[in-house]
Amino acid sequence: MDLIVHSLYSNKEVFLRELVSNASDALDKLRYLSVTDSDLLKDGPELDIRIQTDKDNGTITIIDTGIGMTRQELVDSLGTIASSGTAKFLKALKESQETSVDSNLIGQFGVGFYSAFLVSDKVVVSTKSPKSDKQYVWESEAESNSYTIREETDTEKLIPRGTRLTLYLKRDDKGFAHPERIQKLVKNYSQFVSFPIYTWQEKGYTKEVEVDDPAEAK
Ligand SMILES: CCNC(=O)[C@H]1O[C@@H](n2cnc3c(N)nc(I)nc32)[C@H](O)[C@@H]1O
Repeated sequence: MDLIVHSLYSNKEVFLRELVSNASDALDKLRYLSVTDSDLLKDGPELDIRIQTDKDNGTITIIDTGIGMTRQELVDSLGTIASSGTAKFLKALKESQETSVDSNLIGQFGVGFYSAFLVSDKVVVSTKSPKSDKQYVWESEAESNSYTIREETDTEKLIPRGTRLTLYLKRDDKGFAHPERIQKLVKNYSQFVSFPIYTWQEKGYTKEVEVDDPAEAK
């Protein structure tokens, strides 16, 4: 994975394009399957991608209302780093005889997910498939080559269907947690995605109304 991640080091900002592309694929899958099984849309008809930035916590969250993954699919798709796409990508990397490859290459092998680790110390994927009644959380830290999977128990994080991916940005990449930066990246790289993409900045609570000491309110 390090080889993959560092081969893209030159153009870190591609991470957003890759993650939005995965979200778009998940929405495509749902849209296609729902043609013959409209039940798949029962938990929510909207097919969209939402990107939330939180500059206070240095995180970016990408939420899609796509098909989502069951626990097994989570293990198969994210758990097995040595996926076939990875092997093919590494082979192409070696054949390219260059240290940094054209950043479009990674997307062709379905390993764009790893580009999240270009800018993140930790990646958390919380996902709910219509095929399972539970939501599962896959979590991995950049330094460790391991991951954990558990049930989502935080009720605030429950989604009706799809995948919620949270990037805990590296110290030097906190700049990506600014909405204007994300909006520019979406315009540059993801303008042809066939689903609506919404961005919003997680607001800390701002005190809109200053209330004097309630005792005085009488
Ligand atoms: C090599 C890393 N594996 C992946 O990126 C796979 O994980 C799965 N994946 C990644 N982001 C996803 C996403 N947002 N929704 C769904 I459904 N599956 C996703 C897809 O099967 C990808 O091929």
